[in-house]
Amino acid sequence: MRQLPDLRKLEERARDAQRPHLDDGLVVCDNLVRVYRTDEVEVQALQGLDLVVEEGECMALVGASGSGKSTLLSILSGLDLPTAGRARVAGHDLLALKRRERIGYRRHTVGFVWQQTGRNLLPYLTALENVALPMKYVRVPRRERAARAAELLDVVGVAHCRDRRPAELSGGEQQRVAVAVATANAPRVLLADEPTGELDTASGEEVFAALRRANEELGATVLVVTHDPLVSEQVRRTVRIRDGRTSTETLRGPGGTGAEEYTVLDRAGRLQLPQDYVDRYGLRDRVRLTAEHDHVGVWPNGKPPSPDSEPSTETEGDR
Ligand SMILES: Nc1ncnc2c1ncn2[C@@H]1O[C@H](COP(=O)(O)OP(=O)(O)OP(=O)(O)O)[C@@H](O)[C@H]1O
Repeated sequence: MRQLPDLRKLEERARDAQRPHLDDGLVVCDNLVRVYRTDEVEVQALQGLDLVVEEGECMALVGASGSGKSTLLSILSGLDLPTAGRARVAGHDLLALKRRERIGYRRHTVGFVWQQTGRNLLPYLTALENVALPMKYVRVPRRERAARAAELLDVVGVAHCRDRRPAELSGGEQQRVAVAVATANAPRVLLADEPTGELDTASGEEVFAALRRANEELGATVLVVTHDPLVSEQVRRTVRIRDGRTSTETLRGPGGTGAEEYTVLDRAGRLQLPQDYVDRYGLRDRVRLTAEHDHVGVWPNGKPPSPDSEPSTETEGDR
């Protein structure tokens, strides 16, 4: 006899069908929420974050300390689970992965580079052995492993380091080896959390160049969390996270030219006004919106809109 889906499954299906389809991106975060609860406190690290990253992008995520960047990366890397919302990477629903699928996802689909050089490499293995190790987990034949590892070290510019252990490498060399390790199993997405954070400018540039090559030559879509302007000013798109949500996006032309800043508008019509506008115009609690013929005006509470603007509804601010 055919088994019918239970009511809960049907409800889920109905809810899914009502959502607009956002799955055009390789990485899609939709209203992502992550709440950390400890005995006394509750921290809302992500508060309804939306983000779409197209396949082939090399983009930066920036934001003040505590804004939620590492939380987002932990979720995308499959290490952590969101409290609510949706996160899809290369067709994998990160909220629905079973234990085995999660292991497979972490081995094949994503690669990561952490800020602390010591977290990326095993100290008792040479650079070549470190790069070959992830391939062993997915059963690539030994000879192929060594050949591919050597090739990857060459791509990231540290072929000369192949037989050295991490302690015999500079911080920048270690991070470039880490990029090779992260790309060993040809992941669709490469995540890097402050990869140049502990390096001087010249080494930082070399590590960023390695990430760029992973993007351009190995076809990985790259997301870098960074405080380093060297990185954020050279990628085409930089997304700023504020209070657990994407707030602004800066788009640049080739070689980092002609930066234009946009404010992110989510599907519900919410946006975060830049803090300096809020301060400069004394915007608090609620604002008045006016529909002009080609733009929307935002007025502080109590200030009369100009006579030629059409009045609009008063809106709750600070949502
Ligand atoms: N395991 C945890 N338990 C409780 N709170 C946490 C945990 N991890 C992060 N947080 C809190 O969540 C918020 C976001 O932290 P997150 O590390 O994602 O920020 P961030 O933008 O990466 O900061 P930074 O730039 O300093 O690394 C912070 O308030 C942080 O204290």
